[in-house]
Amino acid sequence: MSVPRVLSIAGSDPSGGAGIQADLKAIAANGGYGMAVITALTAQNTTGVTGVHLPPAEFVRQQLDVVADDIQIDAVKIGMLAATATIEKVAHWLDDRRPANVVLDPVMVSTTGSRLLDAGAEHALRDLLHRADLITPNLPELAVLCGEPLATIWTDALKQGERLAAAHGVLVLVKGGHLSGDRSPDALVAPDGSVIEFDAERVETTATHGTGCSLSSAVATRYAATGDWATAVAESKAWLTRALRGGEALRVGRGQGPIDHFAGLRRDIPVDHTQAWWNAIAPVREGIDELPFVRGLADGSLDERVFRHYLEQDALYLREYARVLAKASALAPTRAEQVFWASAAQDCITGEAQLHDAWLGGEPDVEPSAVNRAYLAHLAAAGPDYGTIVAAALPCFWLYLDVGERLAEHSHNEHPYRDWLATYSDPGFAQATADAISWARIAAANANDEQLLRMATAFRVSAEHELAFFAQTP
Ligand SMILES: Nc1ncnc2c1ncn2[C@@H]1O[C@H](COP(=O)(O)OP(=O)(O)OP(=O)(O)O)[C@@H](O)[C@H]1O
Ligand SMILES: Cc1ncc(COP(=O)(O)O)c(N)n1
Repeated sequence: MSVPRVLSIAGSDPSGGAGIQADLKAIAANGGYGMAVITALTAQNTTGVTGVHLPPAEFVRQQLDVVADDIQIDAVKIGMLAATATIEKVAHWLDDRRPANVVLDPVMVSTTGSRLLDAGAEHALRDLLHRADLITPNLPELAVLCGEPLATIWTDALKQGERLAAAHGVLVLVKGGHLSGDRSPDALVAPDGSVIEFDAERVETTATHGTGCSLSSAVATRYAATGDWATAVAESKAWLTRALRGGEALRVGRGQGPIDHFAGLRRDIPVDHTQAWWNAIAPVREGIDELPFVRGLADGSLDERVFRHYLEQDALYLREYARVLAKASALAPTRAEQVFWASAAQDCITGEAQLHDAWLGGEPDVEPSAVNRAYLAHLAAAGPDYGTIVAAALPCFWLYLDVGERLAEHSHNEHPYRDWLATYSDPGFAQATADAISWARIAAANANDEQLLRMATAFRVSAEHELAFFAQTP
């Protein structure tokens, strides 16, 4: 069989961590096609459940039938059933349709302590157990189903599992998530008393919301694919441990967050490295905003001599910066990039000429400052690959536009530097900056770890040189 078609019969968790939402993610993450019949709507988030709303039990049956009439079901996972009437409808449906590979997670109470099963419905749930192939109670649920006190050590939990398996003629997955210690073992216990244990490290995390829902869905999916319970549990547990490790990084909610069902896929999903580089230079950006030069340019109080010095150095800089852009063009992997960087290089040379003609009154007779030389040396040394040159060149676009857009807001008819401020907010330059960022983003997405590190460093160091450049005085 290629893709197992797995039906989850469970409640909805709008925060996406448990219930139907977790089931569909777990089924997909484990290679299945997920379907969902909703038994209950909960109003919940990572901190708790504030309400439960049940559709009529007859409507649950209607959903079950309409799916089964049309689609081959390769496995069923049953979660929150909430009330006796719903449990009975599901029991009748199982008897009528006899779907294969039924995994029942006897959900009673949420991690956050809210009841997800009516107090009077435990008897009906017990009556459902023998209709499943595998049941997956956590330790409190195991104790309730056995009518015994909560097991606090693993050997007691296994004994309860044996009694429950024998009493109902069903395979039981005893789960150690609620124990303490540095391991989180699970065990498959059969009605004949045989036990297969699965050891796993306990992940130190607050993100455990929905682990039971997700595990039972994963096991149903992997069992449909492999036909072997031990393999299905071993594979699902390995997947779950990875998902637990990735949970906190999702930063979902203020309470017990969800696991990351797709933690294993994240590497294959393109990440915007340029945004991470930009975020990392926040202190540089704040530093630029606070410079007397930038403040003086904003309110018009800047000494003309300082402004002239900046323009002279900028002209010298642009001349050399154009060569760096030309180098990016020479190494560009696509024609579009080759054209983009060549055209940007040309714009720099034109820009330099304009500085002379319009602002400086001819060729200035000045030497590049030490700050200028240091920045240009960094740019000239960037490489050897295209991506690193692009990353080094990027802050000049991005920071200039960023500062410029804020400076332009200060402009007014009487502002002594208004013509200069207008150049900052030129739409053509904004477009060129957006293009440069997106080429850098693509280069980063194609880079290996070593190149990525070089790119990030080249970007950061250029940004620091930009700060020093704005900070120089005559
Ligand atoms: N911190 C953890 N580290 C590793 N595995 C864990 C951890 N917590 C739970 N597990 C595993 O998660 C699965 C679910 O176990 P648990 O006993 O927590 O069930 P549950 O209470 O039904 O889950 P939940 O109520 O959180 O949805 C088991 O395989 C268990 O071993
Ligand atoms: C709809 C629904 N189903 C099941 C659970 C149990 O999951 P957990 O024990 O992780 O809260 C839940 N919270 N919500």
